[in-house]
Amino acid sequence: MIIYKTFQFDSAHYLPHVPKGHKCGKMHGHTYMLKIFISGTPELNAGWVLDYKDLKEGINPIINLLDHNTLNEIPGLENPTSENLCIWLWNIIKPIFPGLIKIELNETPTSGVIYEG
Ligand SMILES: Nc1nc2c(c(=O)[nH]1)N=C([C@H](O)[C@H](O)COP(=O)(O)OP(=O)(O)OP(=O)(O)O)CN2
Ligand SMILES: [Zn+2]
Repeated sequence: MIIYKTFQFDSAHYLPHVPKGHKCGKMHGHTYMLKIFISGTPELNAGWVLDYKDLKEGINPIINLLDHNTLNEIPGLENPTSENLCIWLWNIIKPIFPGLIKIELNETPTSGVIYEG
């Protein structure tokens, strides 16, 4: 069974490697939507794979690193495309939640990435 939880954060960024004149080369911001998917078998007694609360408490410190910050200033996010941000998130979250199987990240309501490790 797969459970998921959605998180939201607001960050500024620019993309340093886009061609000259590309709008994403300028500093701008997004309200990112992040969905974390965890796979597991529901525990017999509890009846859940993982308490959503525990998932929230594990992920929130990571969200706090990103929220209202400039992504380019965070080590490992010097080129903060959605793709690179997903890989960065995966590398931090997987050791905390080994059941992680998928990350879905929306940079805008119409653009996003799905990463499965
Ligand atoms: N594959 C990727 N392409 C782009 C990324 C990215 O991370 N991966 N990022 C950007 C920019 O950050 C840009 O801010 C978002 O691009 P875009 O979806 O084009 O934004 P719009 O607001 O113009 O979206 P519309 O819904 O089409 O108006 C660019 N590309
Ligand atoms: Zn952008």
